[in-house]
Amino acid sequence: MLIGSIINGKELTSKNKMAIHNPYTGEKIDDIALASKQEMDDAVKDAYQCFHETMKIMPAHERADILRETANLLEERTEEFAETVVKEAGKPISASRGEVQRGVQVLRFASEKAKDITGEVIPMDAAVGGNGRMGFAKRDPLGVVAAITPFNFPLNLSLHKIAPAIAAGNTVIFKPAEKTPISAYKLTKLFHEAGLPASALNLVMGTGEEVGDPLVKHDQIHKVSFTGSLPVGRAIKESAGFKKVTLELGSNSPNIIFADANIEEAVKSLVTGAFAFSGQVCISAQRIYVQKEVYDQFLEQYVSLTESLKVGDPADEGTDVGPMINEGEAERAKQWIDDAVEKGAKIAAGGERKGTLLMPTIMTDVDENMKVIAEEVFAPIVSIIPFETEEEAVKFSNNSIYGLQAGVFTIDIHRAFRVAEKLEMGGVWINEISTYRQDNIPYGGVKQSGFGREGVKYAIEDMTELKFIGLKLEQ
Ligand SMILES: NC(=O)c1ccc[n+]([C@@H]2O[C@H](COP(=O)([O-])OP(=O)(O)OC[C@H]3O[C@@H](n4cnc5c(N)ncnc54)[C@H](O)[C@@H]3O)[C@@H](O)[C@H]2O)c1
Ligand SMILES: O=C[C@H](O)CS(=O)(=O)O
Repeated sequence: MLIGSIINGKELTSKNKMAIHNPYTGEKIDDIALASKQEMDDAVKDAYQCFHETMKIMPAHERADILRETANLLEERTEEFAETVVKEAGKPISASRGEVQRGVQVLRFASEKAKDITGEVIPMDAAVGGNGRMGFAKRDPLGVVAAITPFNFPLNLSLHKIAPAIAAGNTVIFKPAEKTPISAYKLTKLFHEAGLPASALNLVMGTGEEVGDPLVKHDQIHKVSFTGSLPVGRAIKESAGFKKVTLELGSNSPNIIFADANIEEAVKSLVTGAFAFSGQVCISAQRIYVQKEVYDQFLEQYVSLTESLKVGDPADEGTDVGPMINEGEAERAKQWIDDAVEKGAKIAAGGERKGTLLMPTIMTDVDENMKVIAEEVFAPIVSIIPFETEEEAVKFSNNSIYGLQAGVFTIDIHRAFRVAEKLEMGGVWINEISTYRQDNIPYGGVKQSGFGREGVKYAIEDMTELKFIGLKLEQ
């Protein structure tokens, strides 16, 4: 099948095509028709007009109804969407269903929040000379939001941009990852079926270079909301000019296990936290720091549980770890393992690659100069590293260009909060893995993990502008 961009509700099928392959079987699933620069430009102009003529004046209760209806439709079609994510991204079916359920929840949060976008009354008489005046600040939509999304959570991370943008009364140009365009295509149609004016959500298919970059530079775009890698985020920041920008970028998330923690529970959750979706999760547990007294015990249990994971076909109900997104990425990750081994690291489990499947890999004897520690691995590779003191654990964890989420495991509540305070992160979990995200928390990074926050309420704040209106009471 050939699927294309959707502009003003009409599907475009150009001659410039790209094939989409199933990462596990290698079979071609569909072709996508890539948008031209002209079509991208048409999409923005159309969304700009729709903002001024329709969305800006649409009552909040109507926007809430559309979002609720989209949630209901998505919930009804859970299986269809989950199977699409399995096919295009290679995500195991149980995790794909989980992603759809989270997407439904994001839409419901956005529907509720659409009716509760408030401002504030300003105490005008607090300023000298302010007597006899009233003033308030209200939240206005921005205009056209460019939503540029990655392949790894093709549904939920797209919804984290589209749903708050619509809740706030913006229009959206949706530029999904070219590796996972099918769920994006279905999602766009779902919004339209739920009653969203067609031009309030235009889908443009294409590569980052040909469509993403000119979209970011377009002068009728008011905000760029980007989730993806650090190099692309950096380029977007430079190209965006005066536009508002949110960047949700990568990480090499640390998790700290103190000797008093429940080791069995920590092992169980961190095996999932490192290998879910083959580690292709921005908050995947990449560095696990374990206090010396319990290091051997932790490592032994961790290796044993990892070796029991079922690796293989993501369409099978029992599969824990499926393929990586493509062979190039699997090979890149394998080279990082080999590079670390050459520099003295040891492999405690895994290490082999077969096509797009990289075995869940545990590394020890690593150091901070190896890529598997210093950079974002974005693959099923985790390193387990001993530490002695609290100060050391914090220092090792903060020794990174990234700062997205971390996990701290201990039963000492004072230490837990002390460490949480000292970690340079957008978010810290206590007795929970770095990989856990709830869709209503403020979510985003510090340092080179990005800036701006998502989590529906917070994304709405970033997708609106405060407007002040004041009144002088006496003429
Ligand atoms: N912080 C978060 O919330 C979060 C969530 C998921 C993924 N990520 C990160 O995403 C990365 C993996 O996803 P990916 O491989 O799809 O990322 P990517 O950066 O390669 O691509 C992301 C999107 O950007 C587009 N793009 C590429 N070049 C562009 C350009 N010059 N201008 C505009 N758009 C451009 C791509 O087409 C795609 O739609 C990892 O680094 C991961 O950590 C971060
Ligand atoms: O890949 C990073 C994502 O932000 C993870 S999640 O979908 O938000 O859980």
